[in-house]
Amino acid sequence: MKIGLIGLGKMGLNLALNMRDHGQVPVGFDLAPTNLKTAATNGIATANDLAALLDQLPTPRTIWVMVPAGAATTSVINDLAAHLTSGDTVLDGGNSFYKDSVHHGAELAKHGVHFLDVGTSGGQAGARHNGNFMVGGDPAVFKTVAPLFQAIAAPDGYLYTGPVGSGHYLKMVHNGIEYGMMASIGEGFDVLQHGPYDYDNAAVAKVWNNGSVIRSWLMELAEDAFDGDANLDTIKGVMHASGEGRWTLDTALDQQVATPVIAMALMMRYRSLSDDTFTGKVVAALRNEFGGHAVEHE
Ligand SMILES: O=C(CO)[C@H](O)[C@H](O)COP(=O)(O)O
Repeated sequence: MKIGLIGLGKMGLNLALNMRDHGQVPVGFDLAPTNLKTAATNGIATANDLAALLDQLPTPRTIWVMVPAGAATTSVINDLAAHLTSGDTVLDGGNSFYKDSVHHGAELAKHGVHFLDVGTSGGQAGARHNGNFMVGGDPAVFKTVAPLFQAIAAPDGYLYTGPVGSGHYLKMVHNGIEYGMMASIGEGFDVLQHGPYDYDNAAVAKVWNNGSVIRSWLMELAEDAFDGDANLDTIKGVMHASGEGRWTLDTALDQQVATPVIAMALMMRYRSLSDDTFTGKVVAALRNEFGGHAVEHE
């Protein structure tokens, strides 16, 4: 099918190439001229603005939005709401908060435009080959685009998840799990690093990837990272966060569901952003006050 693709960054370009390689016809648009140029160099048809993109699509039109979650996605959806007509379909493949997706779906519905919220997993590699997609929305609308997912997903790598919001809700929880799994892998290697034995991290990740209980894509990625930098000496342990872990935790707290692993993983990310903490200063000062215990000075 011919599909408009808004956002030709790290994920969007790979998705366009994946679509093209599997019999689909993407036409891309991006606000950044360099992204447009890179897409064109890679043989993807492009449009210089939204109107030109929509002109190139047969009606009813199908448009996949692949831009950063939050303000950027909302801005694109609002533009689309103003330009699309009844019967068109918008898919949001970004990491949008599911309540935003419910709102986007309702706004587009006012114009008769269908909306599917598509949780997209597998990183840049998955966007390029064998993607993973969790799709919420009207089941009849999903059916019309199911061949697209069949074409670009891994075998059994897409799922219709229920009404609008359910795709991104599922992706949010997926990312919460991702936080916990990565934190656990990181902590395990930290204990090895500080232990009495001189392990080769890449060799450990490799052996764990071959038959062990904890073999996984994340462990394969750890193997790749250690292969390139045996003790990760060239990078700092600063762990940024885009928001999905926090949304999972906020949601769990609302539901009074205990998710200590995800909570701690999120807090460790925040902790990693500071070299020192006021908490630490206060505890050190209190130990000093009551017990005369040593404090360290700047
Ligand atoms: O969706 C993803 C992987 O599944 C993204 O890479 C995600 O944005 C990473 O989140 P964070 O920056 O919070 O680690």
